[in-house]
Amino acid sequence: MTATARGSEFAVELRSVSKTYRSGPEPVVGLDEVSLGFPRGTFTAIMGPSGSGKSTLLRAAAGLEGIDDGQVLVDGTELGGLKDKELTVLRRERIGFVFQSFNLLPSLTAAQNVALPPKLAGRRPGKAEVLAALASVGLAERAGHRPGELSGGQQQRVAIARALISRPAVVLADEPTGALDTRSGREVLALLRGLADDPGRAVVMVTHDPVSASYADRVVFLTDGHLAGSIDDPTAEQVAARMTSLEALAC
Ligand SMILES: Nc1ncnc2c1ncn2[C@@H]1O[C@H](COP(=O)(O)OP(=O)(O)OP(=O)(O)O)[C@@H](O)[C@H]1O
Repeated sequence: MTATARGSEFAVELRSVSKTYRSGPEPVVGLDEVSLGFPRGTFTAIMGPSGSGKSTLLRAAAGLEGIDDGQVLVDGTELGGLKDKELTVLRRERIGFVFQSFNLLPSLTAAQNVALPPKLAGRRPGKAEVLAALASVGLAERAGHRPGELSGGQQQRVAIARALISRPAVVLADEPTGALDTRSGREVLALLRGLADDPGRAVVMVTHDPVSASYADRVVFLTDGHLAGSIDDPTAEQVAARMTSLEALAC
């Protein structure tokens, strides 16, 4: 990684990104010339009606979704210029992904789950490093517990620790509180909010919930694969009102 790459303003940037799904009888637009940067040290929420392209955007930002046109840059590196192996390494080292369903391995302890990404990369992390990652999500004392012995909120926090162990430039979260009760959800949101205090890192979250979105510095709205405006320092009420008008337009 060059100094220039590290120095880029955005942890992730989409430049005129388009993606059309062509697997069905009719082509379906996922993203249509979307240009959007996620500055370091910020927390952004992505919202929009169902089918507006939120998950496509997140997967494209993670290099998990091939795009038809445009460029995706992660930590200053353009994904389109990478070979498969290089993309895998960049994803492992620079991107942390948090899923709605946690995606922990049930037979492994919390510590073993957190240690998995570096192990897959051929590096055995030290015990102190794993415990520090778990401590950063408030779960150091649960290191030896398996996912089935943890609450949903605790499991999601383990998943966040697993995403953090490689010190990624960007954390991408797809409906991270969707499977949680309100209180656990709020804890996870506060945690994600705190991750964006790292000046080198951007946190990006897809959500349907205006209260969750209000934890972000900025909410970006999508409709039909297009950008449809944004709100800085949002309140839940502002976000809910904007969603209502976008959903009315989508009908
Ligand atoms: N693998 C796929 N094959 C075909 N069409 C797809 C595929 N994935 C997504 N789409 C379509 O692309 C559009 C955008 O989908 P996407 O999942 O990004 O929307 P979303 O805003 O995340 O929706 P939701 O809020 O319902 O999760 C939708 O019309 C969807 O049906």
